[in-house]
Amino acid sequence: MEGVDHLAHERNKAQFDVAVMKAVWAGSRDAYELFHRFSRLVANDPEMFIPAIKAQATEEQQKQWLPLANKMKIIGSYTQTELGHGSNVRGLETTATFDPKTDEFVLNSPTLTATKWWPGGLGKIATHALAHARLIIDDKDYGVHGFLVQLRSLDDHLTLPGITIGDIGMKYGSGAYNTMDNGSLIFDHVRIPRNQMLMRLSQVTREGKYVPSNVPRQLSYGTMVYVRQKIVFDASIALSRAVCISTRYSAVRRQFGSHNGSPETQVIDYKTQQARLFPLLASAYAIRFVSEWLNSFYKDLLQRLEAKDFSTLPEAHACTAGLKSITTSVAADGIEECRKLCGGHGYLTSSGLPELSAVYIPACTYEGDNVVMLLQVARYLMKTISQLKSGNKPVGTTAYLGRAEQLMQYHSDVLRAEDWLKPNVVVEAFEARAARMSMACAQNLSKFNNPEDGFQELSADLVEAATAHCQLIIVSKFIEKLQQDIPGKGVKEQLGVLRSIYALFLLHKHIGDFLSTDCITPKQGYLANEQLRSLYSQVRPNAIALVDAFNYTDHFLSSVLGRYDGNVYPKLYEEAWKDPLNDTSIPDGFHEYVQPMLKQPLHHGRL
Ligand SMILES: CCCCC/C=C\C/C=C\C/C=C\C=C\C(=O)SCCNC(=O)CCNC(=O)[C@H](O)C(C)(C)COP(=O)(O)OP(=O)(O)OC[C@H]1O[C@@H](n2cnc3c(N)ncnc32)[C@H](O)[C@@H]1OP(=O)(O)O
Ligand SMILES: Cc1cc2nc3c(=O)[nH]c(=O)nc-3n(C[C@H](O)[C@H](O)[C@H](O)COP(=O)(O)OP(=O)(O)OC[C@H]3O[C@@H](n4cnc5c(N)ncnc54)[C@H](O)[C@@H]3O)c2cc1C
Repeated sequence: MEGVDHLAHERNKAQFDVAVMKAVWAGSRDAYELFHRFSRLVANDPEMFIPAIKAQATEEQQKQWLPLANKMKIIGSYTQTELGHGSNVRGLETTATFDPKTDEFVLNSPTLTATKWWPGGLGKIATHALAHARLIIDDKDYGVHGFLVQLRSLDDHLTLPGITIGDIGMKYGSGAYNTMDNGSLIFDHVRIPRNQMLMRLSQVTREGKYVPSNVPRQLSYGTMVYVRQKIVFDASIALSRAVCISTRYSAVRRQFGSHNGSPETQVIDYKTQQARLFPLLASAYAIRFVSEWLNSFYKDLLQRLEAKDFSTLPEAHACTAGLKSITTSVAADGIEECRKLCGGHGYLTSSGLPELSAVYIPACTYEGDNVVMLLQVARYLMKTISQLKSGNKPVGTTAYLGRAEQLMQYHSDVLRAEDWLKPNVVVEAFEARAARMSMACAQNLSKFNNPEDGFQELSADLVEAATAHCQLIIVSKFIEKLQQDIPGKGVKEQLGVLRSIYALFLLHKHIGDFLSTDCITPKQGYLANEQLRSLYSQVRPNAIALVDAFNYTDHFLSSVLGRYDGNVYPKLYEEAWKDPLNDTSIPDGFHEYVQPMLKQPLHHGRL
């Protein structure tokens, strides 16, 4: 019935101040809507083209180009990936050859695989590209640099001479990512003035002399680092949207369990449903908190870079790459699990989940393939361990590796299930697991004469060690978040339950790591699972309130299953009836194709 809150009985169970918990999620909806609304209109303008100009252009170049981009006088595309190379940026083939006679760069796509491929907005709408190309001077290759190239006339939007542009075609499913014109671009000896090479980091003089960067060359990757930390925030929103839908629907849906005419059981009360749903609820909160930490760490990096302090750049790269990888994988898999948690109706477009999944899952690929990103983390961990011998004391997110010797002797002293509720007990177990996995990789690497060969051979183990390291970061930041003052009746307690669910769910899921590294005993692993089940019972009465705290409107969720009022069945039916297929009783083509078959005479009882 309209106007009735079918979930009121659930909301009345809340044991904490929902209004305060909403503060945790403040800003989610508008940031997400802004990005996804805006970026569908104009490439990745707010996310990549403008940040890249800020990161790689001189002050003078910024003065020239940023006002145009900010006022939408030009529409830019971050044009890096090619048909043949995406992950391997140093393998890009597009060339930018300096012509001293005319003081220009000539951009060219020497091979088919040099075709720019995927850049958002490139296909139809972008007027300019921030094109990444190999800088060539006097036949010498100086590697990949950024160049601003006009692609289309600002008068009639037609492509300029030497520029061949197209859209790369439909993408995964009918998802909303098809509103993004990811494009292809071939340069055929396109000339641009020398001052359109972004020269903040390195320069080319009028005489054609290359002036290398006096800062780490990786700063040219800065836009990717910037977006990766934003993607972690994005992951918390995408996952929380799916969890909100599936939690509300799980409280509405009843199936089996009726006795003597009693209502059937709410599926949210099945332990299997809780064991699948509540870790995702906890993960949404965990990713939210680690994204807050990562954003503050990134802002600190920017301040340091301003002061030419590059000390935290390697850690910032490892954290943004690793957390981007872990959180997008959790969110993408979690959205799919939320679809399954809603049974058949989760597969309806009106559930909002197929669309959310189709739009979200490329996050595991763009801005750095998730495995390639974890290998970057592994590289950083192995380097950190290799420097221990020289007395280098790791700090920050690798500080625990400075206690590797001690952690190698660690054994959990958990005796009772409730011991797993102690933050220090959890952190020690996660630190020991991560340290032992990394140390084991380092030990095995040392057996190889060629470290690169070893790295390749052990890359699957290295990815697992990197995963353990990143999960330790997320668990630690959740714990640190709760060490802050958090107002509101019951809020901190509820977040404590979610923190324990997040950590113990990971421990249970990766129990093989904890046992094979001898950090815990099978009995202690059993006790962790016992405690997990008890935690699910504690979170159950607060589940609806915890997803209400996301503060998503029905419009934002665009899901019949996730409606605030839980009035699902009438709305499911109403929504289905909007489908054009239901405009007529007899389907198109019936008379031409089906009816003749039905009218065919039977021959000896057979058609
Ligand atoms: C609500 C808000 C919404 C937020 C937004 C959400 C989503 C929307 C955003 C985007 C989606 C739409 C568009 C997508 C755009 C794109 O995908 S743009 C293209 C992205 N492409 C990539 O990410 C490519 C990935 N590849 C790389 O980054 C590099 O090729 C790679 C790092 C893998 C290798 O680089 P390479 O130069 O070969 O380095 P090495 O592996 O040899 O390492 C050398 C040393 O450099 C260090 N290093 C590498 N990268 C960085 C870095 N970025 N910063 C700092 N340092 C770096 C590396 O650790 C090595 O150091 P040591 O020598 O070991 O000390
Ligand atoms: C929706 C979407 C939007 C995008 N938007 C843009 C954009 O605006 N601008 C832009 O420039 N690009 C964009 N991209 C491209 C994107 O950045 C690349 O696709 C991404 O970086 C992955 O690179 P790749 O395609 O070369 O994957 P590959 O690296 O070819 O991955 C293929 C497989 O190889 C594996 N692999 C690769 N290297 C290694 C290794 N060293 N060790 C182990 N395994 C490895 C990967 O793990 C993966 O399993 C977009 C992509 C998508 C899907």
